[in-house]
Amino acid sequence: MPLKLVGSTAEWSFPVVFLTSLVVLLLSLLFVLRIRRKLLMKLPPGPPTWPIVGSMFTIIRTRGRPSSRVFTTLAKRYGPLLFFWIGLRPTIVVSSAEMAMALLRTCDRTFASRPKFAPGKYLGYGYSNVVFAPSGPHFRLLRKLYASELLSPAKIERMLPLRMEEVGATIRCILESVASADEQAKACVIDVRSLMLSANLNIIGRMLFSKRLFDLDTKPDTDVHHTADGLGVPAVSPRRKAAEEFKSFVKEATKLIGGSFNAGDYIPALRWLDLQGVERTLRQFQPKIERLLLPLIQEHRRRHAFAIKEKENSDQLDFIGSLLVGHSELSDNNLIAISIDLLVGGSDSTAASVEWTLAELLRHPDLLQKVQEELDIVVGRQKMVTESDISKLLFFNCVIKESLRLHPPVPTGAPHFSTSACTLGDYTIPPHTTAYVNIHAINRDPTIWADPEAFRPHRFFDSCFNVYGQDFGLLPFSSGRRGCPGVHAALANLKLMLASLLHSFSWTLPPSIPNPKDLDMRERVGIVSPKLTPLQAIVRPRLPTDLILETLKT
Ligand code: HEM
Repeated sequence: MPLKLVGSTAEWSFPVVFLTSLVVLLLSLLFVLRIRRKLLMKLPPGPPTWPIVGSMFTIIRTRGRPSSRVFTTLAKRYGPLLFFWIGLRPTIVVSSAEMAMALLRTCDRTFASRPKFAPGKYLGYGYSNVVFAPSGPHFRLLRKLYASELLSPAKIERMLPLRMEEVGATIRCILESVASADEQAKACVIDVRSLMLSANLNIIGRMLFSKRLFDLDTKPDTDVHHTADGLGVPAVSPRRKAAEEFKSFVKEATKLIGGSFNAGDYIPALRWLDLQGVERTLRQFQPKIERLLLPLIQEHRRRHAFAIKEKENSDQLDFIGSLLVGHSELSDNNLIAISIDLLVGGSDSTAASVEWTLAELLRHPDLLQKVQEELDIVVGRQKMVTESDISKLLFFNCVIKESLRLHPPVPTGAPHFSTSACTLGDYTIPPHTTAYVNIHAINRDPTIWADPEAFRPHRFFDSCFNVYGQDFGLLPFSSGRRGCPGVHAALANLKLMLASLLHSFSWTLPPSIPNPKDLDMRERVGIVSPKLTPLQAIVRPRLPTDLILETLKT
């Protein structure tokens, strides 16, 4: 029998009224339960929360702003340990060295897992690479492999010839661009981000598969975009289609991992609706990955069939080779997932760091001059930088630390996930909580760093802070069980590349930016944060070209 609502023109059937009341009742119950839990558990403070959606709207309203900046604003209001719900996921953000230490040292084991977000299902091939893997035996096996074999300091040291060759290829690429540019200018404009991404992908490609992924073709492309530099010289741009595919793969993957909001990750009941189309994009992305990586892996399987039998010395092998020899149980999908870990985790972040450091030096010509003077004293102008020079470059090393402090390329780290309840400070954190470390805020904490927003490398002259995760006031690579396993590779690649570029070339900003202080220093939204506007710079050879070319030959 239809039910007529008083004062309403609509006719509501009994089942609709019943179901609506049931949903309202359930939502209210859930809300009451949350409040009860809050009262019982003494949760940390945070923004207002609503049934079902939690604080999702507070976060969504700030889309377009980097999450590290949003979290910093919230931390100023609620304190260094922030608690809120995103949908049905309890979430915390730590924004002080003390809280980061509590999370990454005291509660390290509890928070050593990762939440199961959609990117891990597709890009991690069922959460099977390190970056997405939940804690457990598979994760521990892979981390052990990274720490003791693939990314150990000794292995990275043995890869010096590879680094030298790739730095040499980058320098040659710039020189060729200069040579093919305007005869009078003796300079060319380079798109620093694009070139560094190619160079780092080549380094990681060689570490993984002994294969350069890019041909750094320096001849001017017809499709090269001319910049507002006034010199009319082309930007350096690799041309090959395969290379471009790899680059867009890394960019897309980075965007999918950290830049796309997916409601289904926070309210599982909505997952099937795929409201933002994230799952669909991820699903479409998988064949692209396989087209790029599977042939490389299968070629390795064929090549190493003999080595597997003979247990070839893994020191001589690239990463995929050593995995095939030592761990033949790993499937093609496992190997694709590991390749993604390194290609995506290691290339964009290191490229972003080179870009930020050069941008800061271009904004501070006095500091740029000081770095180059130091290079001239320590290395001289008769030879090129070698890795043994790096530890003697005291000011240069301060510049690197200051750049990683002020512009951490992964500003909120990757999300951690707790497997049980734990205590942080005076508060109880429920199990299955997602946690972010606001590295950006910690590295700029005014109680630790004087004049924290300024780029002042000198502060590290008399400071014992290092970037390896022992000092919780400086965490560019995070710390603990989930701390970046690529820290040694990253620093080795970053330092040799930057020192060589600064030694070999003079650097200036394009005439379109007459005042260096006007250089746009905003960061891009995403898990990796390079400059919002890619850095373009004019380079001129600083060392005699003959000397560089002669050295690169040997
Ligand atoms: C300047 C360059 C780099 C920076 C600033 C950086 C920073 C980070 C940070 C902050 C994390 C998250 C740690 C956490 O969740 O607590 C991370 C994770 C990771 N990084 Fe790096 N990274 C860099 C380069 C590299 C390189 C070169 C590689 C590999 C060749 C690499 C591989 C990884 C992997 C596999 C993870 C996931 C670790 C896990 O989940 O256990 N990174 N990195």
